[in-house]
Amino acid sequence: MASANAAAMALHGAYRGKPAVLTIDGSEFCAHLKDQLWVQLPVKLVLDATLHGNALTVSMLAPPSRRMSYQRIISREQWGGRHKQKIMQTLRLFSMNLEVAAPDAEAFVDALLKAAYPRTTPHRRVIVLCNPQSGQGHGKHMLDIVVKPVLKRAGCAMTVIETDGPAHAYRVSQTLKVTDYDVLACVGGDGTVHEVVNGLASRSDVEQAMQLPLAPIPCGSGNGLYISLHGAENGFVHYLACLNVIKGTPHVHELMTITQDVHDMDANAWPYTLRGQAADGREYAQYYSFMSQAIGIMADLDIGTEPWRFIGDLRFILGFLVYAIRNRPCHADVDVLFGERGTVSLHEMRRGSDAASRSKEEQRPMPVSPHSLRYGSVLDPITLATTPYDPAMPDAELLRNEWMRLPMPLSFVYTGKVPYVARSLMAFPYTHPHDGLIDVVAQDQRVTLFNKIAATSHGESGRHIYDQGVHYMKVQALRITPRNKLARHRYISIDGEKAPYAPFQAELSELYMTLLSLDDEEWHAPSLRPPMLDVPAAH
Ligand SMILES: Nc1ncnc2c1ncn2[C@@H]1O[C@H](COP(=O)(O)OP(=O)(O)OP(=O)(O)O)[C@@H](O)[C@H]1O
Repeated sequence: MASANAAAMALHGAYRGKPAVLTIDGSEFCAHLKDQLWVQLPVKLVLDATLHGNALTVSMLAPPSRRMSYQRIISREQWGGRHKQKIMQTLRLFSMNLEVAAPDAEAFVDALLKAAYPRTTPHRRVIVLCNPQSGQGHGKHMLDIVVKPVLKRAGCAMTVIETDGPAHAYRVSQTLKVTDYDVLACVGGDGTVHEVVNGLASRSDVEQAMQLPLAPIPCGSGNGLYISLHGAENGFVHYLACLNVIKGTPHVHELMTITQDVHDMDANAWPYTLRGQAADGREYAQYYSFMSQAIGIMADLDIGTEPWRFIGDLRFILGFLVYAIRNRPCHADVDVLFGERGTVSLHEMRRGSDAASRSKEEQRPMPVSPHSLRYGSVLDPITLATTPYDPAMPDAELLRNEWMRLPMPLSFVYTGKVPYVARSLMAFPYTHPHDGLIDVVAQDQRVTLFNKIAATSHGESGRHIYDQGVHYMKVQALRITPRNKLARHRYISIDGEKAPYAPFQAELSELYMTLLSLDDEEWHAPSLRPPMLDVPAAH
């Protein structure tokens, strides 16, 4: 019989003929079997409760039962303590079936779902786009053994599409009926998310399409977006990623928009359809990037080590070592535009990042002209400031509305909008999902080989930004012009995908994508303790 008071509610029933009691007490769900504690969990791990006549099924994510014990327990102390992340990694799908008295059970199911979904609605309509080949077939495997069973148990209405090759996810996102779904889940790597974002962004109903919440389920080798959302320590916990699809709340994730000469685009490899005209009538292609752009070592290792995918994300560390030892300079002109809010002060950046971990911007109006470019396209001429960028310049001396060239020889330039680009590299520790700025990290080519190699030891913690010869800044736009477009084995990577090795311009777009995350934090901002505050980024 169900008994209710303000804090607790209980339902009595039977499990395989033995008496069982289910309780909801505040934020905790418990099940007792013959007076013994059987299940104890934060109620937010309950996925669904369904009643068919007298048969009640409760589905949840729970730790596996220990050998010699049938108990699945996460106490309040464990959930609130420092081992929470470890516990989360053990979660698996678990369902219990009980015999209950129907009238009491209905009220209990109601209360359980309300407690399990305090901010969202259960039984979401989910379209799953899966790259079955991502992570060398890992995508298909995870789709079948984790994603489908968990979403099914959570009562989600699922439409599953397995992509058959490049651009398939792009085309599906261009044509799907966005009002038919509550979430678009991307099973694959960052490349799949990149296609989806660009498919949605190139639609005529772009304002509505970009409000369809996206959730990554990591099956590639980098998975920067997923790691940035859930923390590196959670690794690639697919059950957690599914929980985000089922219960995550939306937030604004700003995009960067890229322009390249349309003649530089290979239509087969890069089939994106948005086009625009420069002031002199020449045509450019425009597309969006949610994570990063790179040239020099960082792009060479991202694209050049693709044949090493079988070693997982270790390829990024080994690749960096190999390319650092090769020590080839990045032959490109790099021009940045700081705008009103750009900064080179690590102190300012850190403040912004701290604020990001406290404030989650759930929604904002979509721009009226979504693809408009504030700083023109890559085909428009720019006027360079007569004073080049100097790493010793404080914020007050930056020329804010003129393009400044980085004068030093560089080994790489990496720009981005998420902290992690892979588990082993927190490239942009002070990034912020909605600060209207692009983070830029550039490494001086003159740094000693020893220092370059040593940087691999702390890329994971983000401390490379304090290394000698590393310039970290926030800008509103940048232009990168490779000096020799025909150079062999040189790459530009956009969101980890190979882009044409040709000039590109990136600016912070007013268009944003809607991402789901589980906490009130958009991502797990690092608690970096800098050696010194408010020093120029180079030192
Ligand atoms: N069925 C498929 N076969 C081969 N390639 C595909 C298929 N479906 C999609 N692709 C292409 O694979 C590219 C990379 O996909 P994705 O990023 O999802 O996986 P990954 O490359 O293994 O992961 P990561 O980028 O994190 O290393 C996508 O941009 C897409 O063009």
